[in-house]
Amino acid sequence: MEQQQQGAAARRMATLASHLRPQPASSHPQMEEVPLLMGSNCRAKGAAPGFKVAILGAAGGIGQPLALLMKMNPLVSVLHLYDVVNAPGVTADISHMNTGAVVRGFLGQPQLENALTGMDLVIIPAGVPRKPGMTRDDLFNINAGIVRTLCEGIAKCCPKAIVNVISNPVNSTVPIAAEVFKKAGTYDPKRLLGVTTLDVVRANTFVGEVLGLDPREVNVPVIGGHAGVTILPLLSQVNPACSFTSEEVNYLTSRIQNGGTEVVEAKAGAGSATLSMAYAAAKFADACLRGLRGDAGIVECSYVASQVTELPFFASKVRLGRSGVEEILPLGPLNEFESWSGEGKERAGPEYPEGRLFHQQVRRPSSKCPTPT
Ligand SMILES: NC(=O)c1ccc[n+]([C@@H]2O[C@H](COP(=O)([O-])OP(=O)(O)OC[C@H]3O[C@@H](n4cnc5c(N)ncnc54)[C@H](O)[C@@H]3O)[C@@H](O)[C@H]2O)c1
Ligand SMILES: O=C(O)C[C@H](O)C(=O)O
Repeated sequence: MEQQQQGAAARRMATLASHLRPQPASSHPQMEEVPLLMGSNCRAKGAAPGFKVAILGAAGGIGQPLALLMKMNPLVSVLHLYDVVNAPGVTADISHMNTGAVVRGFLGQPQLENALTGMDLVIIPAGVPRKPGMTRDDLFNINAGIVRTLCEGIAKCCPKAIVNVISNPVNSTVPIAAEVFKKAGTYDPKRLLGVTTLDVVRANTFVGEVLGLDPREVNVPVIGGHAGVTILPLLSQVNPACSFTSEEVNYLTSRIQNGGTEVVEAKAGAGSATLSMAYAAAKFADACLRGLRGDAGIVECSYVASQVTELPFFASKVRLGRSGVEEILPLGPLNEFESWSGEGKERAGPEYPEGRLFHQQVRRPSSKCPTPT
């Protein structure tokens, strides 16, 4: 009897210790000696039933605060934190939070498949951020390869997962992800979503400031893409209904389109938006999870495969549900300032073997904004 109790106690200790160690154990020899310490055995008592979420790039500037926010989300029962560096430290840290989600860490490419297996939602902030003077397209060469590798893992290990792509340039990384999934035979356009929520978050904040309203009460649809002039806030459709002078429209449009650059310049070489982005990504992920749960009326803006314009991918309001994007909502009436010109079509391209339209830009001739960034 005493022996049995000791055995049970030893197992409990091993389970607790496993929270701190990613699997498999190549860099943690003690885990190889004691198979019980595998992360897959680890489950905190009291963990609620819920969704399994993976963050790829979890040790980064966005990844860490996003991991914190997802650990606080009551809809999440399992949180997998994957990165090519520092995953064990972030996992140990986050795992001490007394919220319901069980946290497991995964370090490096050999652990990618374990990180992804069984996931309902995969969020991808992996990739390099901008420095002052760079455009988002300058990140393409590095980030395209990162997103491609991660999506190959998703296609293999959790092909039904909803995928939220944050890595820039979103206008290109989303089409790349689509091509990877097509090649693997797993592509479902309803499940692949580019995260443009930060544009909406910024628009709500700046419009709230101009109108003297609580930004939480403001809702500005932002359509198009996620780079410079492809970011188009629909100021004619702000909720609550309001009107702006043309000076206000110019100021707000430009501020929203250049919000990313404003942060990149303020950080002076130390990266781009991370904290506001983590907030936005957590908000969007929560909406996806509520959709998966079957909640009604979940509407967010997102960059998705779309037929609302002639462009193959486009950000607009989408209704989220059990299968991801259940409906792409019409753009609604656009005023002259907001209408798309034919110039956008001319600027779409060039085409590449993967990723289709890497440099999609939709430009309004009247725009006073600088070159897309
Ligand atoms: N969609 C948006 O609105 C939005 C907003 C802000 C930033 N971003 C983009 O998000 C990306 C990340 O920004 P950040 O500030 O967190 O950068 P960061 O450099 O702080 O973090 C990136 C993380 O990705 C990890 N990483 C690199 N290669 C990886 C791989 N192959 N697999 C897994 N992880 C890998 C790095 O180790 C690092 O921890 C950038 O591309 C940035 O431009 C997008
Ligand atoms: O601007 C960037 O490079 C990061 C991100 O896309 C943003 O909008 O903040």
